[in-house]
Amino acid sequence: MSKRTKFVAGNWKMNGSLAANQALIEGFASEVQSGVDVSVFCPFPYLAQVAGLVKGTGISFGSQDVSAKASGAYTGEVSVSMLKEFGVTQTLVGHSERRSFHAESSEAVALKAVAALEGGLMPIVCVGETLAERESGLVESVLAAQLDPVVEHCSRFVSNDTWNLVIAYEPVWAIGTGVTASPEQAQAVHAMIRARLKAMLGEVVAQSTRILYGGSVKPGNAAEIFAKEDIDGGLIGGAALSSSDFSGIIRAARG
Ligand SMILES: O=C(CO)COP(=O)(O)O
Repeated sequence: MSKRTKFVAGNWKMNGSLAANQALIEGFASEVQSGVDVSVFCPFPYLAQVAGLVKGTGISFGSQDVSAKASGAYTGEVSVSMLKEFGVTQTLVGHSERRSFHAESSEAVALKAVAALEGGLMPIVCVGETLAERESGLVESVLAAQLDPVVEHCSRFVSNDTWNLVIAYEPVWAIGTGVTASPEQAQAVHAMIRARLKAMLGEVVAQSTRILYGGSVKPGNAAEIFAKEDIDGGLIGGAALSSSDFSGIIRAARG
């Protein structure tokens, strides 16, 4: 079974400026070497700039959201084909901030993942429970409800026992709070997700799918989180805005 390549993805959220983006990417680009995949997810207006900044660095880049629709009267939305014109190869879908502030359902998220896959973009599908759900013992059922529509709609894109799709487990209570899931807590959920993928898609697909952890990952805790068997890297928020922090996290993933 081929080993999954570690993946460090920076989600800039609604942060950045032309000047800050340039300094940020120039500040960590030298850390990007073989053995780890590195991507940044910038706000839409900066895609063209970031495309230029990452050229020749080995860094991939993408958007933080995408429309499930191809074109038409959908004010404010951005289609897969528009993203591809700017060289985008990946997109986040279903981040908890989209689910909570924009009422995105798991079905809607799954259809965004379908649109991405249909157009040849790799979706990173974000899932995760709230603190109240965790405290009520609902982690498994919440994750199943988020994951199952994705698998149901996207399984047709499995080819040769693999698919161009990444899952990010981001417990809502750990996002931007400074409280991170312990490596053991995160590993337990990642194993649960992989078991569900196995039940629905088979062992080989489950083993080839990368599952990232997100939520208050910092240079100081990244190595022990990434060392866990089913944790294939991280989706980084706050620490992705500092080139030194992001560099430290990339180094932790390189091992
Ligand atoms: O939401 C996240 C990445 O998508 C995680 O954010 P923080 O790393 O700031 O907790």
